[in-house]
Amino acid sequence: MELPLLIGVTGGIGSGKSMVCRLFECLDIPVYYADSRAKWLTNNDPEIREKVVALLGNEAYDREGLYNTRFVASSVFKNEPLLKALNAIIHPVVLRDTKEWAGQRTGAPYVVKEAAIMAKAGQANAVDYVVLVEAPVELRVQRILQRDNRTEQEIRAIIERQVSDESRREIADYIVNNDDASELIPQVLHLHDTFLKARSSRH
Ligand SMILES: CC(C)(COP(=O)(O)OP(=O)(O)OC[C@H]1O[C@@H](n2cnc3c(N)ncnc32)[C@H](O)[C@@H]1O)[C@@H](O)C(=O)NCCC(=O)NCCS
Ligand SMILES: Nc1ncnc2c1ncn2[C@@H]1O[C@H](COP(=O)(O)OP(=O)(O)OP(=O)(O)O)[C@@H](O)[C@H]1O
Repeated sequence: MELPLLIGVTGGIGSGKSMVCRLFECLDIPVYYADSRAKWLTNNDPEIREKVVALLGNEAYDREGLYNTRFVASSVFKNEPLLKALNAIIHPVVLRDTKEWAGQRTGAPYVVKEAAIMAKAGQANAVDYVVLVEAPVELRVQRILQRDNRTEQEIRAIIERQVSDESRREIADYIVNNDDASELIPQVLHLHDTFLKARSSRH
């Protein structure tokens, strides 16, 4: 069975990945939100749960047994080795899950995966093209201060743990500029056209 063309949308915290993905959804393109799916899997996959508790202790889940993201964020976003170890538990499961999800959407012209961490296009299990959403760091910090219940210090700690925009550019096939001066909709419509054409040239 041939999987649909898979487009990765990535970018740093507050760059506007989800905003761009919502626009793809408006065009009837299915979107896999890796961050939220990873949390769902961390709540529901017993193997992940066992490994996360072994790594971070019982506090990783609250009294109701739910993934305690507040505790985990405060542990891993200031500790690179812990973050890497957490990634190593969750990411293989998310990759498998993405493939399964894409396999169930063969009727779509292409599908999109939104993720903070993205492997280069063309690698085993990875996406066909990478779209990078960019915005100036200060604007991202302001957006997240408004959106989330996080301090500026917490936001900057996340930015420090994430890869830089320069490294993201090395894997990007397309860049969406989401600063205050650029319009998102025309950029997404242009990408939509490009991916529809890429899909028809595959057949
Ligand atoms: C650390 C956790 C508990 C924080 O949850 P919380 O709800 O507080 O924050 P949220 O998920 O919105 O993440 C905050 C920001 O960090 C980014 N982010 C999330 N995980 C990672 C990571 N492993 N590395 C770098 N950035 C990350 C998000 O994209 C977002 O920009 C949670 O993100 C998590 O379990 N991450 C590990 C799983 C993962 O890697 N998910 C990313 C895609 S598979
Ligand atoms: N062009 C824009 N104009 C105004 N607000 C925007 C714009 N782009 C994004 N935002 C707002 O900024 C915040 C961050 O955007 P969004 O959630 O899409 O970022 P993200 O990259 O998905 O972040 P995260 O990595 O935390 O998931 C949201 O509240 C969103 O509504």
